[in-house]
Amino acid sequence: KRVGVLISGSGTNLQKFNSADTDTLTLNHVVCSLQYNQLISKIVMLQSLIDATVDPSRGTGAEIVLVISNKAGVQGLKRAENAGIPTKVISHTAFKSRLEFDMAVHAELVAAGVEIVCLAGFMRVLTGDFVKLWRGRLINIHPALLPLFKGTHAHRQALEAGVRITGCTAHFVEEDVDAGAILAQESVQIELGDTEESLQERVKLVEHKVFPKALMLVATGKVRLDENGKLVWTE
Ligand SMILES: Nc1nc2ccc(CNc3ccc(C(=O)NCCCC(=O)O)cc3)cc2c(=O)[nH]1
Ligand SMILES: N[C@@H]1O[C@H](COP(=O)(O)O)[C@@H](O)[C@H]1O
Repeated sequence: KRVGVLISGSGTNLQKFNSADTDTLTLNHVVCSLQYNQLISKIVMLQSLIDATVDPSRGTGAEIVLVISNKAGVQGLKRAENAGIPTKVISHTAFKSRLEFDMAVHAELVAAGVEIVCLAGFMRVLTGDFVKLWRGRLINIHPALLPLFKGTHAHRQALEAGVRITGCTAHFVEEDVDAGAILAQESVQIELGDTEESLQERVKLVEHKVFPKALMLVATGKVRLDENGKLVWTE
């Protein structure tokens, strides 16, 4: 399946989808500084990502063919370029309405033959018209255990609520923000003294497992969305 990824920022989720060899290089570079057990877990995680997305024999067939950012000069665009993935910047400030911006994004996705759209740190709320065009083929990763802590600043909400466990959620995108059917979740322990930054870093490691897993479920047709917005498992 041809996949398009919408980003607004660093794009670590994008990176882990495609896990280009830059990751392997990073791993080699990092080897000298990591404790042995951390090294093993990094290799395991990296290996599972490479297997999940790059290895064609796994029949996953999800290939990222286009990355669109609504902001220029963000790290995510460099990651895509390093991985040889075509990129586009479509600035929302260049359009008179939210709908016109969304339709410009839609046109580029269609032109690239995209079949599944992933939101990876994309920070613009999409119109119902766009969602209608991509419903069932549009997924997002949220840095909390939905339905808890919807919207922006999920980590801040979790820390302020004093919960001891948080996590991340991959879900189908519906017009109602962060309310679509849940594809995959994984929990993350909140440690004493955690800040938004330390928590975000720990949750992102898990996002990089959960999002490729959710993408594979949709790309292989194991899961689909029914007309009532409910998940249907086809196995
Ligand atoms: N319709 C629909 N669209 C989305 C767009 C992005 C994300 C990613 N997570 C996001 C969740 C919330 C926001 C948000 O409230 N941002 C502040 C307003 C920014 C703006 O002016 O647009 C952005 C992204 C999820 C959704 C979704 O669940 N449904
Ligand atoms: N949607 C949320 O926005 C952040 C983007 O991170 P990155 O993928 O740009 O590094 C991630 O925490 C993701 O859950």
